Amino acid sequence: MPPLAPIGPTVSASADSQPVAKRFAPQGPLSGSIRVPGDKSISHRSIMLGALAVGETRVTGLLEGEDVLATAQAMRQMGATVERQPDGEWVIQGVGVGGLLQPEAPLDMGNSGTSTRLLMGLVASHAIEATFMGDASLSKRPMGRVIDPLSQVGAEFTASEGGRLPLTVRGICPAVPISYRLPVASAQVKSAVLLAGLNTAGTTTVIEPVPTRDHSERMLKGFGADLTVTERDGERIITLNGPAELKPQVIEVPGDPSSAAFFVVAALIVPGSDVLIANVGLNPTRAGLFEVLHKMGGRITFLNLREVGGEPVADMRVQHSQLHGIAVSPSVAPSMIDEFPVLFVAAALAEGTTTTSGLDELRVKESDRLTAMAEALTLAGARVEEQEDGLTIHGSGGAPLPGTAQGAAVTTHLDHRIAMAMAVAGLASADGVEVDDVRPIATSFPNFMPLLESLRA
Ligand SMILES: O=C(O)C1=C[C@@H](OP(=O)(O)O)[C@@H](O)[C@H](O)C1
Ligand SMILES: C=C(OP(=O)(O)O)C(=O)O
Repeated sequence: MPPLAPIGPTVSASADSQPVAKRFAPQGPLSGSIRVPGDKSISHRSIMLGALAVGETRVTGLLEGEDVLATAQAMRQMGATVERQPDGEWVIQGVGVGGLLQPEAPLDMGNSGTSTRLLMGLVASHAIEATFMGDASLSKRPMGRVIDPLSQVGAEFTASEGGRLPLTVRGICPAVPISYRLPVASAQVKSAVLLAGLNTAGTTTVIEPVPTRDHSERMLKGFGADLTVTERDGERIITLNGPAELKPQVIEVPGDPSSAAFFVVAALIVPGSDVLIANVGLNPTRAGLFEVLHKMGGRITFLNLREVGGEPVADMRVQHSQLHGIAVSPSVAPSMIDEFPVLFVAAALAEGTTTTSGLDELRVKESDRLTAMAEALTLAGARVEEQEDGLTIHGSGGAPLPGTAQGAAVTTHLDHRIAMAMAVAGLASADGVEVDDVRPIATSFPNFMPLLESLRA
């Protein structure tokens, strides 16, 4: 990695508002039917690839969370037109691969790691310079994992200490096609390299020892890129021949399984619940949580299996169940990487002990999700032991957790998934759980609270 020089102060995207605390208390069974918002990963990529196609891409079901809106704003700053129609459809006029313009102001990525890392990949192979900044949480997250391969492509970086934001990328054209073996299981790193490959002549190769979510591969092919995926000795080898010419698409974004996860666990742990969640994306690289919950005894039924936007989708019926603890295999981690906070809540209500391991990546998400969840669940009265790479949770056997004492609140550390996971824990507690700040929920799931209320009505 090249030497990294500090460049200016950290900008906090959330600095302009105060934390909003909320107590989540039990209120009887959850029942009814809901539809969760569009998949965050697919929404980001719809905007990015639409902005690189020549012509008009139309997207329905786009997640209108802060993270995706940060991607939309960045693509506008680099020349694309990205507009929401009054009926909720999004229309993107792309500039074509190679056509990104140099942004005049820094790109504010807010809380979004996906926006940052994927856009760094795009900028890397264009002859433009862009500065990326983000909130206090994003500014602590490691960017060296994308700086390394993108430096091999020929881009140059000036980053804050430790390879963090704010940082500036100086892209290069022509860029060098690289072959890169992922040192961490990360769809963001894989996607950054592939996106850099779009405006690079020659073959860009990514070797994935452990498969991660494959939305980039599916969508790049859908947009007409020359991309192939092969498997050899258990590894996935993805090759992209550039430069690519992307054709505009009409995209329907399926519901986000990572958002559905909160309601799935809530229905499983709140006695008497029976909930239908419509239109949930079930891409196998994303559906690990549902497999694990099945093994724990969760009554989850998939109805009306179909395909939406090239992704498997189903409606899910979830009924209250007495869960039992299990040893969660580390091999399932990449397919449920964002779902561990809420799995830990399910485990806290199960009978017996749940063990998890191989979860080092959770320490570099919006917060250190192992420590944050160990502390939050302990404050709510659960029995949790923290290890270097996982948590061990001794379940209550279905008895409500005590909840947080008056005057005590769990700390979310600007992490939407900690806030929502602990909100769910509150529903299965005796006295409720006080969450110190619910603002971060808007990054991925702006209507989480109204949907929750609708199931409690
Ligand atoms: O590519 C993506 O859209 C994402 C990849 C995952 O991150 P990593 O690549 O860091 O595992 C995940 O945690 C994030 O929410 C979205
Ligand atoms: C890790 C997450 O997102 P990102 O990396 O895009 O901030 C998440 O949504 O849980």
